[in-house]
Amino acid sequence: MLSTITPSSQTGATIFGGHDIARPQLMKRLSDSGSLQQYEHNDLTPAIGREFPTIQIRDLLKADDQVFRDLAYTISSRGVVFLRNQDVTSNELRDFMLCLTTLAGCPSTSGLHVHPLTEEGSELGDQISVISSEKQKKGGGLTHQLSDVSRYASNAWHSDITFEPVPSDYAMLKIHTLPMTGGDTLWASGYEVYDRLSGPMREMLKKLTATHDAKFFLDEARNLGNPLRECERGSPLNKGAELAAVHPVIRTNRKLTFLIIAVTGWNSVYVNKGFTKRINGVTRDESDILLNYLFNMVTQNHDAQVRFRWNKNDVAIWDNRSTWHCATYDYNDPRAGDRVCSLGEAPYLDLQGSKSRKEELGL
Ligand SMILES: O=C(O)CCC(=O)C(=O)O
Ligand SMILES: [Fe+2]
Repeated sequence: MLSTITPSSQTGATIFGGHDIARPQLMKRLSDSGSLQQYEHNDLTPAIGREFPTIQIRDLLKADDQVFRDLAYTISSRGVVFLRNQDVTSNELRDFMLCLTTLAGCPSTSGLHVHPLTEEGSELGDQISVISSEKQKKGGGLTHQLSDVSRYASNAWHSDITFEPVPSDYAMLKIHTLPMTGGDTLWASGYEVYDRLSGPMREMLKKLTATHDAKFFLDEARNLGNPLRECERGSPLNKGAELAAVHPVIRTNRKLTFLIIAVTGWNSVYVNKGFTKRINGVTRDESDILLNYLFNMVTQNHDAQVRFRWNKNDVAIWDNRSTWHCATYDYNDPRAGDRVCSLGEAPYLDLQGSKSRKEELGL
């Protein structure tokens, strides 16, 4: 199993003309061979989410490459999958994530992300982000920024690390410490939001890019007393203190290049409330109107969302290219978990080869 993959694949990357970063390695379309059908599973809503109540990550780690590819396809097509009550260490989470992204065809230069706020020499290693209510209270986060007075819980909707030039393909969160009630997480489908746009609106948005920015992490690093991680954060393109990137407003899941075909090949809206500050090439007012409209499409369409109630040691794995998620800060007791985020390709819109999810599935 996974004989071709070792952690050194993160650092031993070859760069062709400096542009391998955006080139996935899979030479054919990922599709589902059906190897996961043997496991109990159920779709949580028509638009998004599948739960596998009995699968253990530790067993999957021994599975062959096709099982990982089927899982990658399932996550990318269903947006998010939930695995219950996992007996798995943080090292196993890391290994699992690396296998998943590599077998799903990520560029050879993409590894696991190092969050700019992760403390150097932290106990669990650079590639695990500790999600913790205690840290949230101290540091800020998307709804706790000191200068932010809005009380909308929906301010926390985001896709992970879109301020990086090479953002995340997949992410995985295990929650091990839970309040008695509360702390649910919501996900929403970017495919579904794209499907709800009119033809003329899609055509306009396809011509636009947006600037994503996480400068607020500079303040947060100061508040936490940790220096910002300016090193390579999992890709040669993700480094320094700029914490800003420009991406297309409509993104195809998995870049198409010479000989390469997509994971799903479906388009998604790729702006998020957490990090997207400006649609480029239009006036400030136009940008505000468009961004507010697109953010409202996420927050006001509860039939494009799934809300997950965690039990201890449950794991969620999602595709950050085509979903948003939102934590719920409605509890006082401690809540904590470990998150691993893998890096995919530089975001790309495939004008010729892409489809909408509903077009492809005939829905
Ligand atoms: O705490 C949560 O429920 C979600 C945190 C989050 O945004 C993440 O793990 O990427
Ligand atoms: Fe997140």
